[in-house]
Amino acid sequence: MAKSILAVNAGSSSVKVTFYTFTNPPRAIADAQVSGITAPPATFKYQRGEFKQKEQPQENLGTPQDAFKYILQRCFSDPELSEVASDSDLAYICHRVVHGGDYCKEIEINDDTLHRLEALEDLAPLYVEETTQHNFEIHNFSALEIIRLCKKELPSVASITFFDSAFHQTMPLHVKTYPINQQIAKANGLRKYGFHGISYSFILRSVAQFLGKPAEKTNLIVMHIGSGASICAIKDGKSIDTSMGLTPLAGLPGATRSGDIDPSLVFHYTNEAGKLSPASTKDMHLSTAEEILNKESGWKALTGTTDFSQIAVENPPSEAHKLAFDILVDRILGYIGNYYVKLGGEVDALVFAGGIGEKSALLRRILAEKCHSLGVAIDSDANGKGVEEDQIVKDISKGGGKGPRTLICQTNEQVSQSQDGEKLKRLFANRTSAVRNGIPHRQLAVVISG
Ligand SMILES: Nc1ncnc2c1ncn2[C@@H]1O[C@H](COP(=O)(O)OP(=O)(O)O)[C@@H](O)[C@H]1O
Ligand SMILES: CC(=O)OP(=O)(O)O
Ligand SMILES: [Mg+2]
Repeated sequence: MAKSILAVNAGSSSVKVTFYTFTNPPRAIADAQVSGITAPPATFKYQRGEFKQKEQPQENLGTPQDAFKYILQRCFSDPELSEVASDSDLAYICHRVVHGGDYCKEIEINDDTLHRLEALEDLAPLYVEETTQHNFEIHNFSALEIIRLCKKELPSVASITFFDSAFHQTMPLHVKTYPINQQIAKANGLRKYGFHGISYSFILRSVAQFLGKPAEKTNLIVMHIGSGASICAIKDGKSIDTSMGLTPLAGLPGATRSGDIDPSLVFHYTNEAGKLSPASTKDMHLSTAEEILNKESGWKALTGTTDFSQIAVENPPSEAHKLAFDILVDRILGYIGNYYVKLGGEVDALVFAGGIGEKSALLRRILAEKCHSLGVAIDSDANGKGVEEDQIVKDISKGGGKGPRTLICQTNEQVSQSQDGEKLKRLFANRTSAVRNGIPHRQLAVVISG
């Protein structure tokens, strides 16, 4: 019987995977990631128990599929990772998919659901150049490419997709709704969806546990600041607002995304805005406007680098680097103020997460200083040291502060995927009875999907 579950998180600049035991609860056996895909050379990190490895692969890992293939090959060929030697050791693959449209929970991939995801049929397609069908595949592309690869290379292993947007279904109608013609909005699914929800649900659970409060009584302002960046207001354990919108382009700037701009800007930027971008492929149709605002903006446009560790430094190498840093601080502050007021000042903690939120002491310090009017104060030593490698939540607040506590949370989107979801709970329940009744795993997958 298969021994492991594989959870995959394809991000804007990285592919992160964790192998878990196929047990309830699952136990992590190995972690692997390729980061810096958009800022070569990429870095490969691997951890199995106490064994840790970090290297820069010779191979060109410029796409999420390259990175995923490389990771699988490295893990399958590790003789010490006996639980995962080939695909027959995998019970399920869990994939993080950014845009789930109106899907509220995870789904199992088959030809039909994959097609629905590819077209995201819940959201009526937009039209570019009259006839070209257009969809949200740009935001799901990395995950879908990996799902397609798994279907081809690991055909016997079932895939489940978890959606970033699902966590934000709780946002009130007046937050989700854009003030545009409502007939058109409804027909085309034009509303705020919000993303990074798999991360926010892990952070909520971890922080509530850390604070010793039930999640459903916890109020947080969480910043998930990575190559893609967003912020979320959580009231009584539910998302009440988040900075990303119809797509991840809205809200904060990111490595290559502009974040919020006046929507008419793009028509002054180029008169090709509505045309199909030359970067489009047979499988992915992208307008020039989307290409510019999603792929050619953000700190890459300002500084030439997508590596924020070169920007978040005490003495920036150029004025442009300083400007990129100041812009991010300014936009985050705007949301903190907004969400603090929406939460009626009842905020248990400000939480920093994501590659930048977890690693940049400078960003945390500057933001905390600028939030002093809210009673936020941090301990500079604790902030400077940051979160330990194996620590999930770290309190960096200064003792005796009047305002919300300030925490760092090392988010882990793979954990949420391995533990959440009705299908997996059923899977575990069925597995237990299947083991009792001697049903082999291949039949088990049929039982679950049927
Ligand atoms: N020490 C650091 N200081 C600031 N930023 C950092 C540091 N280390 C990594 N980063 C940034 O973290 C980002 C990656 O974050 P992550 O959340 O893993 O991204 P994604 O999931 O979007 O691929 C990159 O932009 C990288 O430059
Ligand atoms: C939605 C998004 O931008 O995801 P990530 O930050 O993982 O790239
Ligand atoms: Mg990410």
